[in-house]
Amino acid sequence: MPKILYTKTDEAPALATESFLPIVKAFTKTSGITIETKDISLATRIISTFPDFLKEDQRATNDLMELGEMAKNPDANIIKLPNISASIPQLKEAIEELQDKGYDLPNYPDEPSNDTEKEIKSRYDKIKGSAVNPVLREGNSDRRAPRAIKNYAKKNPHSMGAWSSDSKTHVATMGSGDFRSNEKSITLANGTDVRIELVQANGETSILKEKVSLLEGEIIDATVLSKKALIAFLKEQVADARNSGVLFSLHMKATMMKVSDPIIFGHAMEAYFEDVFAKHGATLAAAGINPNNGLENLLDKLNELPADKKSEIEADIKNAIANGPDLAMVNSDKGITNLHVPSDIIIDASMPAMIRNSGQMWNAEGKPQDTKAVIPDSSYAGIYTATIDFCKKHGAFDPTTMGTVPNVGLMAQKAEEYGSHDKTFEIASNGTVRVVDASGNTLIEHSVEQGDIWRMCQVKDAPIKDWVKLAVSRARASQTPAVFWLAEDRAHDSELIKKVNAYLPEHDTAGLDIRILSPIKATEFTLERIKEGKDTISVSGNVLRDYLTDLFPILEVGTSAKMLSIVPLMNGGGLFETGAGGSAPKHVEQFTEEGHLRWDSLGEFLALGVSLEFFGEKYNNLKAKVLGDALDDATEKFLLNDKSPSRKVKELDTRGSHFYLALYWAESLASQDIDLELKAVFGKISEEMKLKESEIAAELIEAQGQSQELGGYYKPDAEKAAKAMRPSKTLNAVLNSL
Ligand SMILES: NC(=O)C1=CN([C@@H]2O[C@H](COP(=O)(O)OP(=O)(O)OC[C@H]3O[C@@H](n4cnc5c(N)ncnc54)[C@H](OP(=O)(O)O)[C@@H]3O)[C@@H](O)[C@H]2O)C=CC1
Ligand SMILES: O=C(O)CCC(=O)C(=O)O
Ligand SMILES: [Mg+2]
Repeated sequence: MPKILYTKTDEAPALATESFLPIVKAFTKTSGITIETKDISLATRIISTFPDFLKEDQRATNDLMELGEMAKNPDANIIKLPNISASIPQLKEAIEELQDKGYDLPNYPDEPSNDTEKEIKSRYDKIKGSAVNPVLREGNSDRRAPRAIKNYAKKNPHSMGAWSSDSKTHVATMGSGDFRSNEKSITLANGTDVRIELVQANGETSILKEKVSLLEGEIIDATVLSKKALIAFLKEQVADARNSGVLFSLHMKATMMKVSDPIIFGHAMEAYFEDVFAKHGATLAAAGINPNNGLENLLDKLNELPADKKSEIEADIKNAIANGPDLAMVNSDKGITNLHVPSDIIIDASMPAMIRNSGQMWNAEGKPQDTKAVIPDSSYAGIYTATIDFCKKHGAFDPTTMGTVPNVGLMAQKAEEYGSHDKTFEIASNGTVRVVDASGNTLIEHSVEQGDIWRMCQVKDAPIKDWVKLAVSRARASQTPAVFWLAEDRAHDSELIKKVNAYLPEHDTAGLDIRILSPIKATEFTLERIKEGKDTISVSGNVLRDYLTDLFPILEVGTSAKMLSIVPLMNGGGLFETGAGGSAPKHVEQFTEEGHLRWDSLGEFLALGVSLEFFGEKYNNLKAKVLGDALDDATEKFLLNDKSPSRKVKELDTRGSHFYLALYWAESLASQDIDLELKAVFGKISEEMKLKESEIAAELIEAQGQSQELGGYYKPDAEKAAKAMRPSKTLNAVLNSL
């Protein structure tokens, strides 16, 4: 039975689903389209991992695993909303909430002391960080702002902070001893299995990873970040930020890079709080405090210490903050700093937000201040330096005239760094790490020191071929120049460039402008064009896919929520992601405090439009095509009439925006003549909605202004959430009549 699989996730998008999905189900149910929900929320992923700890009626199926299998099926049609990629503090919060709800789950063992605890930790570690997207992304990525969205932004520009040429904001990055500078890369002539081993200085060998199977034509690269070099760099940056009076702000991707980046974050904690760790390091370690989990976790855990010790350490922390450089704040009102929680400072969203805001972040007083953006590894930091330099020279971008930068990203099958966490190791002792093939040949080796972070990445040949093809087809379809963002002088990129050069001639590229530029040159080239109103496709690897699909959307249209984000699956199915942003925890906070949800579902509307079109084509279902086309019309009208959620309470919010989308969708279905059944059904519905518009709008505003009780954060009570998100009796009755 053909279906569309719709994911139920977390936080703001999950709340939005409570309001939007009933509309979608009502609109599609007469058209032979089944919409099935798959629950991949953090809470349900935890529950489904521990059936042996739970009562029969508490258990859940592993929907993520099912969806992952489904993604390899030619029939796959999946709508994927953003989900939480949990840091350890978030994972622990979710476990605690479930335990309070009567789920007898084990605690997360920070330092497992026996085999049972080790096994529990390894189960939890599979849920940690970016554990969803890599499973579903069996294809490369095509993200862009549709024309209607771009035109809307040109007519209704978002605010854009002015840039001054004497801004002190800058990016600080290592440039030596880091992942970029130590990278080695090869392309496999034949398939083989490799093992990763550490040959210690005393000659003993320990196996870091037993087996990684590699295919012919696959590119592997390995590299190491020197702990000594990292610490020296971080200390220098702390001192420099203090001396030059700029905010110290760390930018990482601790979710996707769930092994390496929390360790780097921990070193930044220790560099900033050098004196605290020098004085209390042993006490903190004995209390099981791991700096990798951030300041909030540290402060929480101090409660477990004797009261006098606790206040002594707290005072020293306060002192360190008072005497250290100003820290960039995540929430100045609540005193949440950039070092509080590793998942609060996700580079893809935080750097563009800073660039949009005159290159400033917020200080402890809630005032904007010039910033030192610390991005330790230099592989990609240069694109932000180039962007910041461009803004210093030319001023802020102008959303009313600027061009657009769609992205074609190499992502399939856990490509590159974003698939490296199971091959990333914090090195236990000095020696040599070697990648050794099945015949005993050493393919790559690095000498390492205790505490260094070593990692290996892979990218298979088939995804690369598919990526090159997607790039050419997007360049052709949109008649837009395409730039491969690859650096000849970087080991991995130079292997990739050989393949790009080999596969491009397999396509008809006549008349197309396709070039390969280093990320920094590509940034400069693209920014020059964007300023002149010209469009340029960025064709990038997986990390830049992530960074660029927040950077350009946030500058161009104010948010990455408005992106069309398609993953043409390599086996023929479709994965339709909703926007390019995250799950906006801030929005849930506002909703529970004042009953106003400002989550913008444009990404969902766009994803559903293409999903319906895909469904229609695949199964020759004309109604699905008509529904998809009508939805696209409705989305355009939605933009023209400015029905996106406002940020302020007692104004149109997510729920109201969904009502207007439904109204326009019904109108469009009523006015088409391709499917007369749909025309008749939605003729009535649209009349009714129009007639009752003010009543419904009033009910939806009426519902705002007071705090909301959802019965949980990670696992809200289903009934309470549905009730909170569907407060208009009148609208519910209209939908029920379908
Ligand atoms: N595809 C996925 O599954 C993704 C998941 N994530 C996860 O989301 C969580 C939060 O990540 P974070 O980096 O803070 O990024 P978010 O994108 O969730 O939030 C950054 C800011 O972007 C704005 N924003 C994002 N989406 C929307 C939307 N639909 N409507 C309106 N505004 C929006 C909001 O800013 P404001 O309201 O202030 O304007 C928000 O505070 C993490 O757990 C992260 O791992 C992150 C990226 C992608
Ligand atoms: O999966 C995640 O953790 C985040 C994904 C993301 O930021 C993206 O794909 O743009
Ligand atoms: Mg992203």
